[in-house]
Amino acid sequence: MAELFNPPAADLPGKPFVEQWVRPSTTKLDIDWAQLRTIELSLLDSPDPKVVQNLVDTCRAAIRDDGFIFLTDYGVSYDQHRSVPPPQHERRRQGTPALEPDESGTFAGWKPRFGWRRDKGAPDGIEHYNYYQPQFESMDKVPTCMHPFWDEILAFCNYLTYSVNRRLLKLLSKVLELPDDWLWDRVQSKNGPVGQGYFRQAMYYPADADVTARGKGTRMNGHCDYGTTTMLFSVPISSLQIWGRDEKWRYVKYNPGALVINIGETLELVSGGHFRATRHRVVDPPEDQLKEERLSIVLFQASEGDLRMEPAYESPLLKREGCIDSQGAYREFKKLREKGMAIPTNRQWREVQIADSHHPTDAAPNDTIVYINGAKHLKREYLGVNILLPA
Ligand SMILES: O=C(O)CCC(=O)C(=O)O
Ligand SMILES: [Fe+2]
Repeated sequence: MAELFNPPAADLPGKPFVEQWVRPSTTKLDIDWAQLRTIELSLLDSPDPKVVQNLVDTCRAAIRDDGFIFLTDYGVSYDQHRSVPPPQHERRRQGTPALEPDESGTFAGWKPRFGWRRDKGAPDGIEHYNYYQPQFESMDKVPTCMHPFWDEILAFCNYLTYSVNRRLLKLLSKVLELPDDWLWDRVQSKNGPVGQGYFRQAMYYPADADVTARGKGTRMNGHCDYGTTTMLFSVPISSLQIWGRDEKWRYVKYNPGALVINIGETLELVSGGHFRATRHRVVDPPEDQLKEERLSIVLFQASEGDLRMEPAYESPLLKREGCIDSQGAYREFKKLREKGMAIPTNRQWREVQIADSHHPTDAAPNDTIVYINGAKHLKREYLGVNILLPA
């Protein structure tokens, strides 16, 4: 049995009192929700091989069809989830280094409510703090108001990476019929609590007139994440939408205490397209939640930066069924290989995209807008790879 999350106490001497997060009401409206499957992660430890096989089968279907799953019973209880030290809103400005998304190719630090670049941009109503490896190495890079809670944040990120994600990658390796630690050993980056990924505490403030005028209800354009797995804590404000195989956007429903997992582009490539890096976006919530603040806590797990990803050809699943020439990253990277061009390393791939970050509802400067069956898409190119995103 995997050990349960057992964080340092929140009431140790010297720690400021933090009120428990009060859960906003869920929407009462009747919405066309995405029908996601649930994976109860503790079942992976079952002594009964049939139970484990069932879990693998459910997981295979979920990541092939949806690219998103609800993960439950992963070792962090709902009450622990509610008391994760909060992002502290405006207080994070104190002693807080600025966001560095420009040349560095990372998003480390504090993002104000005005775009994603160092210069003040148009308002987007999204404030967040991103903790990368340098933040875990030097407290100078951590907002002073978060210092008293650092033991808890550290324990939380370590647990999510070294327990939850490791078990999840074991399950995904089983889907590929590879040895249990294949993805963990060969793909996942593992230095420190977040590897080459990052931990984000974000607040989406209710859209004001300026934000609405610009985004028209969209808060973050459709995109895929580029890492291995993204671990999002399910939140009551329903704003996350995923792009279904039927080419429709659907909201992800609140599932108290669950992690919403989505597959990043690296795993789409490694799995030869059997896993889907599903497009997703953030929009205004339903009418009855429009005035609520939306807290979003995410750990973006990353692949090892120096690797150039190839499909895991030794996977019996890939040998038997071949690679799936689906939409998304796999097809585009395959074209590069066919032209004899080197595919980018994982680091190049994520850094070129971060360096190009812009207002979350804008097209990037080099995007072309195209309509496919009447639906607006953004066409963009990075390092010779074409990307088509539903906007
Ligand atoms: O806040 C969310 O629910 C998702 C955000 C997201 O997709 C991202 O930052 O990549
Ligand atoms: Fe995302």
